Amino acid sequence: MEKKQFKAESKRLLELMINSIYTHREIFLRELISNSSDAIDKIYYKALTDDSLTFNKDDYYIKIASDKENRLLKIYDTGIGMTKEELENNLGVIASSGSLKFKEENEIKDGHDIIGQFGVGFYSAFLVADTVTVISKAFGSDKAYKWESKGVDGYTIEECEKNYVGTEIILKIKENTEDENFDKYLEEYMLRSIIKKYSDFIRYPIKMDVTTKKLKEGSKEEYEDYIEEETINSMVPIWKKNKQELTKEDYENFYAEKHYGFDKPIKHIHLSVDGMIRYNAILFIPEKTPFDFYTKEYEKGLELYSSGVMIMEKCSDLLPDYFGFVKGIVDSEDLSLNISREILQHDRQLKLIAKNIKNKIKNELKNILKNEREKYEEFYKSFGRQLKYGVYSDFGSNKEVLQDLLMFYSSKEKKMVTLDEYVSRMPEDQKYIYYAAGESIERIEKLPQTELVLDKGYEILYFTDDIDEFAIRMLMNYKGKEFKSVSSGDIGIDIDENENSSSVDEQENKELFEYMKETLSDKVKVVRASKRLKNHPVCLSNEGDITIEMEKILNSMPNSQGIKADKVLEININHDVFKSLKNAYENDKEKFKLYTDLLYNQALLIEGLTISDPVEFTNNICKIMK
Ligand SMILES: Nc1ncnc2c1ncn2[C@@H]1O[C@H](COP(=O)(O)OP(=O)(O)OP(=O)(O)O)[C@@H](O)[C@H]1O
Repeated sequence: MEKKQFKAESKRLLELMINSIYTHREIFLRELISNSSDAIDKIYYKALTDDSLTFNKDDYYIKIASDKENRLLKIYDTGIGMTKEELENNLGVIASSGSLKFKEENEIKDGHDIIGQFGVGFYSAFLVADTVTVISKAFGSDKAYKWESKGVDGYTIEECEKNYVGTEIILKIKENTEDENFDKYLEEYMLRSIIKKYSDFIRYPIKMDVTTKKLKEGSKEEYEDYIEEETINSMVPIWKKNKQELTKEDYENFYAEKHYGFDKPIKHIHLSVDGMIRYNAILFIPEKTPFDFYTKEYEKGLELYSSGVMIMEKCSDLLPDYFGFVKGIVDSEDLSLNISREILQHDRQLKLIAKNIKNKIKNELKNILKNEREKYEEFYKSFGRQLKYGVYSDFGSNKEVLQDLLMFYSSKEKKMVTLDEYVSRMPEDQKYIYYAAGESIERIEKLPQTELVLDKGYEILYFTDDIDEFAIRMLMNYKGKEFKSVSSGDIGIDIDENENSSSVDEQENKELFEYMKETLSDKVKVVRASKRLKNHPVCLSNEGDITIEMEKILNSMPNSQGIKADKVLEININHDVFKSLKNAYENDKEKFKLYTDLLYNQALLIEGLTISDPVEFTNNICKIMK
């Protein structure tokens, strides 16, 4: 028998193919199954135009059979088959796609979209096989042919016997090597899992003989192996089904089957878009944070299918980081894929889908916030932080999308509120949106700095996440109202009745404060009489952009550069403690220094900052207790 050579370019391409196009060997099965599915589709199209042919769906299937003893893996189909010429043209010339030609010649309707287009997928068989044999009988022909190849060497074609129309691909699976276990491609569990992973939604049944254990006839405890033909794939993907026919449980089951999470999703979004780009998608908003969600290890992304075939397990381009918690799948026939089907060649379509999806998620979250407040608060507990990261990152470019989805705890309502709710009930004379940052709600509630703002009857938002202040800085304002920390030097509240007296006090105590500042040296920028304190003797505030809370966060990060807030030590001159301080200033400078140190350290403790010498601090307390 004459051995034919692959064309020169084809030879090089074949080597390239086998070694570099595909990153996972297991995709060979996806490629061969897709070819079989295409071959059946072609019969389906023939039947549309040929009255003598009726397409009875039950007659069309793909079958996978493994023969471990002889290391053979067979893939049969009852598709259109290939003539001798087609075997030569399609399998003898790499990068020649009979399927693409067929698509061009026939009008493709009904979403029966043929998968093949590059004319290379078939050769992925050599990723796992030494020899590939194809036995095929074409529709309308009475002769069958056998094509065989051991890879780059070339191939042979000869006539052979075959009873039914269709194609049989026989792979002689490679022997194991040190690095690679090829035996697994003959194992039932492996084949099943590859089929499920990539080809679950191929429209035709993919059958396999599976071994199950069954009670022996007449016995109550003895089992025997029993072989049964099973259809492995689910065929119709849930996202192609009619929404009206699906129940909440159907979506929840799909979520569980796909291992999207152990929780139940709080919402699903089922999309069938038929516009500039066609796609189907099912998206889930989970309820609970995956254990690794806020770590580097977490990979965001949606599963991407093209015409029912899985292309990518996690397509990260489909989701912005701030919606990285969303799970689900997207299936589109309109994607331009590259040869390996692994990377998308032109991402224009993908970008369009991503944009669309982003808007859908945003709107759905807004709906939940509006109509199912409790549910939204649950969601926000898990993923609110991610939304705030979204506001902060990319130089705030996504703040418009996200600002209405934010919530903070309110001093007034004692629950989470939105910025819109806050602004809508601001009294007319209130200029700013006030916030207080701290470790927890309980701690913030005790902060002396909140006293004046609360006394004015203004609402304060509590920032307990480390990202909060940073996100708000990016946001700058909401509906024209600026944000203001209750600890900032200028709090923006006019205290008319005390205005004059406090500046008199300031003047009167000028030297005392200067001496305090001297004692504390560069630990504080200035010491002054407080306008905001009512019941507490002392507190810290800041001047400039960096607040004390921000200083804490920045310094807890690796490679922190020791950034410091410009701290102001504020003293309540109406407090009894101040009288003692003044007394000490006039009569006992040593005592005055001791009091200054104690007051400063108290202010640090109130802020949740560490004091540099706790032993000295306790010794100082002991001194005054004596
Ligand atoms: N099981 C089959 N039945 C009938 N024709 C087949 C079969 N397998 C392959 N072919 C023919 O061989 C051609 C080449 O197959 P190959 O898998 O290399 O490329 P493709 O499917 O066209 O494109 P892609 O590289 O995108 O998968 C196909 O276009 C098809 O015409």
